[in-house]
Amino acid sequence: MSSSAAAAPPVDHTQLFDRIAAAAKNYPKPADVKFGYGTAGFRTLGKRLPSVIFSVGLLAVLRSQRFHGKAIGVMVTASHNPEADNGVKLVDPAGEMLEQSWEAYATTLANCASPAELVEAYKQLAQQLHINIGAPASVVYAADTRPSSPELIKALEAALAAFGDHVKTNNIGVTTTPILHYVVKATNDTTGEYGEPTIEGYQKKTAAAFKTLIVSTSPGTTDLTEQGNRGPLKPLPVDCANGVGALSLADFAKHIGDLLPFKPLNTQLNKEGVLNYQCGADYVKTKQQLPPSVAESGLLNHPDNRGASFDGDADRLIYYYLKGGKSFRLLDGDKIAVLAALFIGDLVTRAKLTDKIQVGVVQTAYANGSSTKFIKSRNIPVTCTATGVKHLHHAALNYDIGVYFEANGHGTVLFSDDTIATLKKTEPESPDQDRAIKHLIALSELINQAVGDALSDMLLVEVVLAHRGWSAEEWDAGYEDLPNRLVKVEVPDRHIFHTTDAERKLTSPVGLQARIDEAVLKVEQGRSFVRPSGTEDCVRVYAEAATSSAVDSAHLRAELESYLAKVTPLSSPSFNPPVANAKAVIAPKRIVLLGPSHHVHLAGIALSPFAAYGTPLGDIPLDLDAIDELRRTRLFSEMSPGVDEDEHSLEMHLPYIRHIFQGRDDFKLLPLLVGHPPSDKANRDAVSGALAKYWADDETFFVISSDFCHWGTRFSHTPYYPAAPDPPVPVPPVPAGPGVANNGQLEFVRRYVSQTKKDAPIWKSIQYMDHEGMDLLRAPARKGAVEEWEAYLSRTKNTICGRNPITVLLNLVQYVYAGQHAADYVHFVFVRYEQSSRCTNIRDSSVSYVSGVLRPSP
Ligand SMILES: CC(=O)N[C@H]1[C@@H](OP(=O)(O)O)O[C@H](CO)[C@@H](O)[C@@H]1O
Repeated sequence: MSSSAAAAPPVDHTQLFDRIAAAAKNYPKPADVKFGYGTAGFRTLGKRLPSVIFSVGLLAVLRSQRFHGKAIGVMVTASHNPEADNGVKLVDPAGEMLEQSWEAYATTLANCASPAELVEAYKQLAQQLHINIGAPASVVYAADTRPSSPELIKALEAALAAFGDHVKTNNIGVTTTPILHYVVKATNDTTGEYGEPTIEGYQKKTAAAFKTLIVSTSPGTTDLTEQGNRGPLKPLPVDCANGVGALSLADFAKHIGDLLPFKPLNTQLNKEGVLNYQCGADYVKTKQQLPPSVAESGLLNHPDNRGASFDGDADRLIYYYLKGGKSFRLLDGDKIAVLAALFIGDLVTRAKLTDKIQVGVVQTAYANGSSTKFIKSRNIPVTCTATGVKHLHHAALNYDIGVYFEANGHGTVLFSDDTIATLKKTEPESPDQDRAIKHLIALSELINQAVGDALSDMLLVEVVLAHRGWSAEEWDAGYEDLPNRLVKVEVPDRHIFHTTDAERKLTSPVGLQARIDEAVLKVEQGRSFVRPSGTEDCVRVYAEAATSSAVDSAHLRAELESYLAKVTPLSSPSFNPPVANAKAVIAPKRIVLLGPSHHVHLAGIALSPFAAYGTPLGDIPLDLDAIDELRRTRLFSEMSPGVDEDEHSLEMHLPYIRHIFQGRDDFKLLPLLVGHPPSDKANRDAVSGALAKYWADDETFFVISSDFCHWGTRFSHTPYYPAAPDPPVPVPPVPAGPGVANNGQLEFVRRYVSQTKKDAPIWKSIQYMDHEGMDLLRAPARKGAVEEWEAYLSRTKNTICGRNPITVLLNLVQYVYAGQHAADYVHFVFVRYEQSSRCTNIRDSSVSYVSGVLRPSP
């Protein structure tokens, strides 16, 4: 669809504003959502996005006017995200990502709460940027295959339609992100040399370049003058992530015949829920395994075979193979960058142009240290930039030929205009030099010059393998990745994490970097960094080291530091590491750790058979004297080594304990595995009496291990309060509410049956039930506390794993304080309450988590 901008009448601004406001009414902004244009544009649930897309339409017009009517691209996609998500990105005239300073404008427009506010913000922006809103503009747009895309395209078109004829539009339909970038660049290319500005133009250009680089050896052809340059190539299985890449691959295949036979996998575009599901580049990279569908196809079983995965919009590419036909080997963005840079470097040498053309590689901090070392050892310069393709892209422009790839497989190779001119005007003095120059020119045409492109990157890889005569294993042989770990840590506010040095060092929270450095120094070839994500509400913790156990240790420390950072008032300018606080307040010599028995039926409490527990951060010695002392009372049983090893309720705490008391070798652990507490008072008192000695000791600290409610049919536990109010004493982050605890008035349904609109959502019912239990623990020394707790457990059957250790603690507190004046001062302070997800229907499940501190003095 396109319309001409010719002879556009002068625009009446008032009418334009009215039209925008009228159209915007159909796309109200969802309340309580704050949108942000991040590294990958806007990205969230597709159903939340219509208003955002509408505002992006307005911005695209302004951006085009800013460039005197050059075409601006709008791509509707959420790339590798799940199918329910969607997103939108703007593409600048040269086919690049939107310039960073405009991201804030996109965010401002997207967050306008009403049509009037939107028009006002739009007006102000145009004024501030001195843009004539009546000037002609041009917008090219496309979407991937997500079910929410057609609705979003309608919202975009509604915004563009408000401008009438002076905005030229070009909907290129359902296609990949890199093809949209290509079309934008080609549309704005006044020389006409870049290629036709259509999907077909892209395919033709790419296929022609590929054919130049791979000479067919079809019958009768004997021209094998190129070293290793042989076609047809071995069939290539391509996992299309059930996304739009399947379309462009099928299209491309038609242009190259049998030169490279593809075996497309995961090509279902009309089936619900399959996009990026258990397939695609992101799946392979993060899981480090074949997609199940690729494994089942058996196509990789031969050691010489290789496979490739695209992501949902085909801008990322990952390769892999099975070493010896068995063990999975990943060939990620780092491996692709190395392959491409070395090959192009060799071509530049053969073209005798090393004094004129510098090849360089651009990576992010996530590039494996081995790849960086390997590239540098080949005298190729390497630049490290912040995460996000736009940063890599701009840094790559500083080289004559800039190879950039993120480890996740997003990247390309940029040839500068001067380089192309140099190649075209160099007079070759030998056939080899001639071929090298021709191949470099063909590569510049094969590789998408606008953005990372799974299809053209895949062809680049195939060209290099063919020219080198390499199998995937030979490609892989260059260097071995250092073992590494990458995890997300959710924090209340990721914006307080600030970095420097291409995101490799934290400047705040103050003190955190020093602790990470300290951890890294202890391991060989260690490297670790923490940075806030630009696309998700989390910080990412990365570590690598010479061995897996060393990387576990470095990673765990960095991860624990980041976790701990979130429980401290980080916003305060003088951030005190919580660990330091913990040491200052408590310096116990003994930790008594009580955890529930998950795997064996146990009467009473069992003792450990071990002398120490190992953690990746160091060993924790057990308090053998105390264990012996308790053993002699004959009130305790024994854990077998297998039971002790299997029990995660104790194990989960060990790295934290070791970390908090790092550098301290003068403390010991007394682990106690708790089964059913004795039911008769005499026995309970006897156990409490045995433990009371440690309770009384100022240098002993008790830790009780437990989670809270496990709700869902998979736990056979679906209690429900249809009328659940807010908890009377809510624990953060539950917001304080007006609710009144009055259990008597609540209708308690043993099992969840159904929910009407008026009923409380399930998660709220769980929240209330958990808080009821927590309320009973707040004053554990009061008369009747144990009985009320047990009655609560028996009434609600709340699936609190650590209910028995909590009962042991209550018994102990009763034993020590009952009837004493000090009992008034013993109280639990709950610091945090969370649910793993918010259940709203019977198919959902969640686990609740509660943390609290028992203070035994005023
Ligand atoms: C570790 C990682 O993979 N980070 C990804 C991710 O960015 P974050 O800022 O880390 O959320 O999404 C970006 C956009 O897709 C991509 O460019 C980047 O590589």
